[in-house]
Amino acid sequence: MIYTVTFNPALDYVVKMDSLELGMVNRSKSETIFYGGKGINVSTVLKNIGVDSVALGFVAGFTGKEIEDGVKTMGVKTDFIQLKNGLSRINVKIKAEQETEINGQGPDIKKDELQQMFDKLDKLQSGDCLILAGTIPASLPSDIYEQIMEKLMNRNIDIVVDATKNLLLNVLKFHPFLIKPNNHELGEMFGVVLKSDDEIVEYAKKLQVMGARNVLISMAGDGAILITETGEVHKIGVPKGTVVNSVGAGDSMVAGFTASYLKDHDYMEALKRGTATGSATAFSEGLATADKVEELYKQL
Ligand SMILES: Nc1ncnc2c1ncn2[C@@H]1O[C@H](COP(=O)(O)OP(=O)(O)OP(=O)(O)O)[C@@H](O)[C@H]1O
Ligand SMILES: O=P(O)(O)OC[C@@]1(O)O[C@H](CO)[C@@H](O)[C@@H]1O
Repeated sequence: MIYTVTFNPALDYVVKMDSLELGMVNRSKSETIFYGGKGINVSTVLKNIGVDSVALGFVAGFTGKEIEDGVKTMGVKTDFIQLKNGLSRINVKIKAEQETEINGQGPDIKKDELQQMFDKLDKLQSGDCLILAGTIPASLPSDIYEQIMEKLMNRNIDIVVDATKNLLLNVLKFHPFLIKPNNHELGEMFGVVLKSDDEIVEYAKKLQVMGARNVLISMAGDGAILITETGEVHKIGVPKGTVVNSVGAGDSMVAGFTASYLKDHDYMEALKRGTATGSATAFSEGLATADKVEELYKQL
């Protein structure tokens, strides 16, 4: 079974407007709400492409209830922990000339509530896959992903980590099966701006030296580069299409790649599937659907 963990789920409030003027009253042309947070997006896309998963995470207040109900209604299996206090966040995504995002901080998670998550993770079985995705609320220790990975070490559980900066760097010593920073995040981790594919490969390999098994660097409209644990380097471009909303494209890529690799154990195929799934989300109002993925996959 694939499990996703979202420490900080969100209602994604996507507003469209022609232009955003700071310091002024802005009026939107449309508003849509999606059930988000990176792990939840991965579980939703897995469901859309016909793969079962269980979404784990913490929800709080009326926003948390809405997220849980909404995700369940879409047919995603959930096993969320209900927090006693606070509100799950509402993340605002503004689509104007540029995409601007305001992501909330999220509710506090108390020690006993965190323990409930560890208890759930302790029940994972050999052969399961765990996807840890997104930021963690400020109330949690910053080494929480490390703590999880340390507890699950040597239990034959493939762990995928989609996080940034130290959250990601600090887990590498536990040999995650896959990490997926984008090219900007990769540069930030080393305090450099990466200008060419060769530089991206050079720095992605440093993450492998630090312990990552497979490193997938997504590059939005420029595609992606995969460096496998067997030392292969694969680059892929993107299919043709019009970008509608790229929120969740990275999560969709993780879903497509992971589902495909677990099924076929073929890196190139997984890279194609991941790319088609990422682009299917970028070219849609919401997250990737199976039909859109199939249509785009044929172009790769
Ligand atoms: N403009 C685009 N055109 C085509 N495909 C895209 C575009 N943006 C994203 N994608 C697809 O989605 C994949 C992941 O995108 P990206 O690199 O933006 O991830 P990310 O930064 O993690 O995204 P996010 O944080 O928005 O989920 C890309 O490798 C590509 O396949
Ligand atoms: O604040 P985090 O946890 O880093 O990211 C949260 C988020 O931006 O990520 C998803 C898109 O990848 C959205 O659904 C959600 O709002």
